[in-house]
Formats: sequence, C-alpha cells, structure tokens
Amino acid sequence: MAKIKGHPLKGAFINFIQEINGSTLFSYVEKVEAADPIRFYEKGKEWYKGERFYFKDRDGEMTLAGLGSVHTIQHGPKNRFAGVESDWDALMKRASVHNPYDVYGTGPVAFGGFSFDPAQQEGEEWSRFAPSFFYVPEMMMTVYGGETYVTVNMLCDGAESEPLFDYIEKRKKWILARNDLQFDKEAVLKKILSGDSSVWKKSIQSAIQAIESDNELKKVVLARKVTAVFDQAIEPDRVLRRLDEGQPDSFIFSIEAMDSCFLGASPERLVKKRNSTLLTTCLAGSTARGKTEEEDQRLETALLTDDKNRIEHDYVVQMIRREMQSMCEEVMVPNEPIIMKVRDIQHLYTPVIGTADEHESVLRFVERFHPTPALGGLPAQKALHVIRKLEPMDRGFYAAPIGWMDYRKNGEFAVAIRSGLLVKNEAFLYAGCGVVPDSNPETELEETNMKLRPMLRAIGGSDE
Ligand SMILES: C=C(O[C@H]1C=CC=C(C(=O)O)[C@@H]1O)C(=O)O
Ligand SMILES: [Mg+2]
Repeated sequence: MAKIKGHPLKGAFINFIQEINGSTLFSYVEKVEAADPIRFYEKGKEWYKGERFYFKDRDGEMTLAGLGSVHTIQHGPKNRFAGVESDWDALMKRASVHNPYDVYGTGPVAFGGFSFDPAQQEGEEWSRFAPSFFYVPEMMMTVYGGETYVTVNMLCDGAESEPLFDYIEKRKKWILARNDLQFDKEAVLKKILSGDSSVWKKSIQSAIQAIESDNELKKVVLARKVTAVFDQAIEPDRVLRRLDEGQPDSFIFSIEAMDSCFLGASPERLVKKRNSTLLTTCLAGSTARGKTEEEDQRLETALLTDDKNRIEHDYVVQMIRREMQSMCEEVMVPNEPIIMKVRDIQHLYTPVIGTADEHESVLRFVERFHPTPALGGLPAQKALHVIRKLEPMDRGFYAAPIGWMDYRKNGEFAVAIRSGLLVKNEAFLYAGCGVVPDSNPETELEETNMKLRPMLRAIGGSDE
C-alpha cells in the first residue's frame, strides 16, 4: 500500500479508487472528543439541510445523527422490504469498511423507514417519502456508552474521486469545530385545524360495527390528523431539540427529505437486533398521567385491571408472540403487562426478548411485525381494509417503522407514533387509538388528544 502524507487512511483510499469498477462505498470510523449529536445535526444545516436524520433510543444507550446522502434506496409498494435489503446488501458487498471499533451503530448505516400502508390513498404532503425510503449519510455521529464516533462514507467512481477524501475531511473538521450557529427567526403559529371531532367519533362507531359484524375481526386502530399552520417555514432543528429535551424516555427521531421533515418522540420499539438478540415491544392500552403521585398511581392500577385496555393490549401480545416464536429459537414473553410512563400518558407494556440467527437481517423482522395490532389491528389485512375505508387521510410514515440498519444485519426500528410531518409552513400531526367493541368514542378522542401533546408542545402549540 502506498504511503501518503496526511490522513492515515488516505493511502488505503487511493489504492481503493484505483481498483474499483463502478460506484463503490469507502467508509471509515474515528473516535472523536465527546460531542452533542443534536448540535452536530444543527451544525450540518447549511450544507445538508433536507438530508439529515437523528435517532436516539429510549434507553439513552445510543444516538445517531446523520448528515448528507451519498446513496438513496427507494422502492415502490411491491417488494419494498426485500428490495431495500437486496440493494443494501449489494452496496455493502462491494464496500471498503475501515472500522476498528466493534461498537453498535458505527460504520456504514442506512437510515430510513417505510410508509404505513402503500395502498392507502396518496396524500400530497407525503410526496417526498417513497413507500420505502433510506439513505446512507455522508457523515454520521454515533454516541454509544459515553463515547463519540464519526463515520465518513464516500461513494467513489474511480481514480477521479481522489479529491473527495480531502474535501469531506475538511468539511467534517469544520462541522465538528464550529460554534457560530445561527437560527432563523422562529415561525409563528397562526392556526390549528383539528378536524370535525363528531365526524371522527362516527368513524370510531363504524369501526366498532365493522368488528361486531365480522367474527374474525377483533381490533382496528384508527388515527386522526391535526394541521398546524405557521407564518413561515418551520425550522425542524427547534422542534427536534424541544422533543429531545421534553421527552427523555422516548425514541427521538427525525428524517429530512428535501423541504419536508418527519419527526417525533415515540415510546414504542418495533425491533432491535444486535447479533442474535432481539428485542420487541407490545405497547397498547392507555391512560392519563395523574396530577399528583397518588392520582398517577390510581390511574396506573385502574389501567392494569381495566378489561377494555387489557383486551386491546392482549391482541398485540398474541401476534408478537406468534411471529417471534416462528422466527426465533427462544422467546420470553411475560405473562402480565407492566406500565410504561412517559410525560403525557401511561401504557400497558409487555417487553419481549428472543434469540434468532444472527445472520438474519433486522429488516426481516420489521417486515414480519409491521403493522402490529397496536397500529393496524387484528387480523392485519382485515384491519387495513377498514382503515382504508374509514380514514380519510394518508398516514405516510406515521405509525410505521423508522430506524437504521448496519452492515452486520443489526439495527433498530421504532414505531413512528407521537409524530408529525413538517412541510414548509405546515405541520401535520398524527395520533390514533385501538378500537375494540368496548371502545367509547369520546374516551378514544381524549386519548388521541393526549397522544398529540408531545408534538403540539414541540411545535409551540401547547403550554401544558
Ligand atoms: C396509535 C398510537 O398509539 C398506539 C400505541 C400505544 C397505545 C395505543 C392505544 O392505547 O390505543 C395505540 O395502540 C398513537 O400514538 O398514535
Ligand atoms: Mg388505546
């Protein structure tokens, strides 16, 4: 290998670009001084606005912030899971990866997600998001176990790619060092359009009827959309920071696609795969947080013993148990749910753990689990049919898998609830609820209002 002055990997890079045939990824990881990944996201604004992502897991174990896109993977409705997987495999097979750290979430990563249901009518606001949409960042910060890493990815075409290395290194150093951030003037909220609640409550009633008139159909999850209009384009950076600071016990995610940004604070993990260990979540059944500790405890006890919520929850457990057992060697599902509390709401929660073939891709699990009965219903296909009929909107990426996968078949996906889409001067916020025969439309409406609060607060639409 030629010895070249400057960066220790420059020589390897030069050798690599001289040998390749067609476009190929060169990727390397370095440890850097402790840094704030949200700051990294913000600092990347000038160069990479419209091509940034952020993902923090709810355990606070790992955070990713990505800037730029060197490679995009998109697929239409057909074959969208397998299509992403085979494109990603093809890219990785030819990639040259220099990662001396055996750390989860470092090295080349594709970040993105899937739409909830590509067969739903297409909403114009979601035009930037294909049914599956992933990208590989040009640079990415990973914070894991208190250490900070930066991965650089370059897509090279051959020897003429030589200037790329120094160019991106320079950018990276500049972004890491800069401290002169400036924000635009904050957008002012003009109005909130919540939709006609009596119409929405009627659709809950229709879902109950659909369940009662079909022996097989047990549950349908219906959602609503609230539109907030601002005087100018909303800056995603501010909304993301407020979510991150205000919802410490949730997954915080953001994905930008040109002039649109989808972001949220979700309590729900779809799947985390790390080698042979799989974690997934059954989360359904909800109640308010109490104003005092006693009231909070009283609400918790009532939720744990409430038949309607226990049934709503149990359908999720049944499906997840069945899918996990069909794909894993060992599965542990507790017999009883526990409580998960986040700032605005508490849920029935059954954490599930399993052991699977480590060579199986995380995407295989995503495909099998989505949509769980916490977002679609039971059975899924029948529930989707009812949703298409009763929900006059496109869910887009709401209630769908969002997350990352790496070059070792690992990764983590959250369920993108408690979320909203920012497009220019509008914010579209989404919330849904599990409908079973004992559902009360008024109570379900209140439940969706609680679920909207984190996003409303983050866009400056609620002081609660
Ligand atoms: C569909 C949503 O929440 C799901 C997750 C937890 C609890 C739920 C419930 O109790 O209805 C929902 O199934 C949402 O937040 O939009
Ligand atoms: Mg519910």
